[in-house]
Amino acid sequence: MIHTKMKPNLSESFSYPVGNHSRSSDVRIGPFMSQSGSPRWMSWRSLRWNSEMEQLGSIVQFCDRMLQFLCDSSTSDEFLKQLLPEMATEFSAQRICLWQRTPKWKLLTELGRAGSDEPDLRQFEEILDRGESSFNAQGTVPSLMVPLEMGAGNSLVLVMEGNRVDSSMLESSVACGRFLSHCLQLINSGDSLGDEIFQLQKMLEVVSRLPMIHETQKLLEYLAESATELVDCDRASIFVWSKESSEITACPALGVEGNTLRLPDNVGIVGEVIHSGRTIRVDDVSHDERFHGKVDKTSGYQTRNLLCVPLRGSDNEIIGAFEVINKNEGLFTAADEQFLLRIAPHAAAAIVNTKEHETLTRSRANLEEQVTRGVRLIGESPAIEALRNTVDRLAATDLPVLILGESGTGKEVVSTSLHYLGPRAKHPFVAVNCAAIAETLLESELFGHIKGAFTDASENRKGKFELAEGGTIFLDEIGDMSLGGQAKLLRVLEQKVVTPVGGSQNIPINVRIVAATNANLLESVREKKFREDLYYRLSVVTQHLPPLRDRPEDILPLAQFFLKQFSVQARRPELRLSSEARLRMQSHSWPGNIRELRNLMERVAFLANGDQVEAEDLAFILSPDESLQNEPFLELGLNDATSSFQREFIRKSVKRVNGNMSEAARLMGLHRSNLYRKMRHLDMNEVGGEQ
Ligand SMILES: Nc1ncnc2c1ncn2[C@@H]1O[C@H](COP(=O)(O)OP(=O)(O)OP(=O)(O)O)[C@@H](O)[C@H]1O
Repeated sequence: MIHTKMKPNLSESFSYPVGNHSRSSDVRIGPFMSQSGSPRWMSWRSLRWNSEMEQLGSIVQFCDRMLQFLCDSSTSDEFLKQLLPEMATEFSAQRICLWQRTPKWKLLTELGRAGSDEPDLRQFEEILDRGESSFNAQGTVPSLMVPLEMGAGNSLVLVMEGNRVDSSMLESSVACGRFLSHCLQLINSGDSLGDEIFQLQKMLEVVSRLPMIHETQKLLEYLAESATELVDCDRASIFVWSKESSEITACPALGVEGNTLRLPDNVGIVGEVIHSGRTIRVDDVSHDERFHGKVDKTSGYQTRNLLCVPLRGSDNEIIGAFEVINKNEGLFTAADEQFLLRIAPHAAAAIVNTKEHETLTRSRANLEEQVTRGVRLIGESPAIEALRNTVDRLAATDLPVLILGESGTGKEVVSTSLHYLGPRAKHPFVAVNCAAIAETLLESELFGHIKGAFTDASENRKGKFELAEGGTIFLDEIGDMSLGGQAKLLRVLEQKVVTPVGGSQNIPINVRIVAATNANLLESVREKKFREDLYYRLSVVTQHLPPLRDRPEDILPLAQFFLKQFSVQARRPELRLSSEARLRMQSHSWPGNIRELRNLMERVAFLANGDQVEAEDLAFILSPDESLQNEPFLELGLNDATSSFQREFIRKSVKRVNGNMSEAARLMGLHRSNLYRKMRHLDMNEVGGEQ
């Protein structure tokens, strides 16, 4: 009985001579048990073989070395590179080859010079079918052929050829073949684990890049490119499904114009994947009637095999499919399927995100365009013309601007124009009404606060200055800011940093400041209600907006502008003002300025009955008291009242355009000569105009 205490240590080498087992050797034979019966110990190293065991011993040693190579190699290539020369020596072979069936036969590796004989593939098949080794001396060179069962349909045949190869080696070749199969399986499982880890690492890399891609087209191309690399195939495509149009869009679609292909959603394997939600793997598309060959026909590409998995959105609804085509070696495997299924949710999420991002970017661009169009300063008066010029020039600068004017004169419109017509337009415009914020909250509102800074501060919050980063902050009603608030604001303007309430870190800011007030700020400075230093900081440029009553030329253009806007909202054809309505509008003093005019036009657009706005439509809106005051004609007869009104009207019109008679005539809708005729008729000799 042989007592072995330990398994053989693979790193130990034999004392037994290695090599060709036809060679006899200096085998030492000795007793294994002590005479006394006491336990004896024996190591692998001290094993001794008798001559009958010589052949077996040689095989065992060879297998032991095989194990050693296995331990030393990290890939099957490395392993075979070490093993084949040893095997050639062991079997006195001049050439060793390893053939693989995938299902076609392919030479996996070889050692030694190729002979003239073609490999007998039919015999390889038979060897695999029988699972038995074979010795063949019929060819030019005798050969041993050994089946290696690798599992998972992967079969190899080991061929050893050489003039000294003989049938007595058949047994040894069976034993070595079996051992080699196990070694290869072991190393392959290590290989595939390594492959899987490598693939997972690559997948992580791919997935981590996805959020950085914001264009759907680029994203799809990147996904396809990564997939072809990771599953080792020739092509990949992502199909995005539009349920509404029952269409699938494939991208990238090589050989197709624009790299994008549109198909009805009910065709082909992709159509089936989208509707069934199941993965489909096809090893030979020529035998699959679901395959839609039209695309191949048009592009000239030949699809052999494919794998297609569904792409699901956040609610698990199908949004498309991910397809890989033509595996580079062999067929798509279950591991490829697993991989594609693993990456699919990330791909789907990224597609949904980029689409949303694109929609948001588009609508933001639309909004920006609308806002930019909307901030147009309407008006034809010289004051507004000059203002438009100033705003255009100031918009390009970063100068602080202080806008003064009565309520409703357009101070905010000017400040938004300064922002949207300038280089900061792509950044935020943040308006703060300083009068509307309690003094205690002002600091936190403007500069933010950190969690726990005060009772209600349950979390960190950014202030308006930080929110406006890169853009413009509009400090409306600045005259109403407390002295404490003014001091803090001054510090921000001087140091260009904000410190959130409760925090100690200074946050640098890059914000343009535009302030506005309807108060007399200089008066406030004199009364020490407004800091002088802050006043000078804010008023590097001061812009005064005249009230609407001082620029009557703007009334009708503004009214028509608002009417157009609100007619669209009220879903009616653009309303026009009748001449009576125009007169009425022009005779009003507009204490609420443009805001009042705008509100009036809004109501009219929704309430007026006809296609044009009549004076009566305005009567109930314009104050009855004012209308009475503005009608001194009531004491006169109709003819006199009409003449009196016409005289007054002409006088005002001429005054409005500073005595320019041609302009006055145009405003009144008359030819210049008709205006003079009318004036003569009305006994008007002097109107202060240029004749
Ligand atoms: N020149 C203009 N062109 C077009 N719309 C204007 C113009 N001026 C003012 N408006 C419109 O009039 C309304 C009031 O303007 P805005 O809010 O800018 O006035 P404000 O001077 O800032 O008023 P407040 O001092 O009360 O805040 C807004 O709806 C604005 O769109």
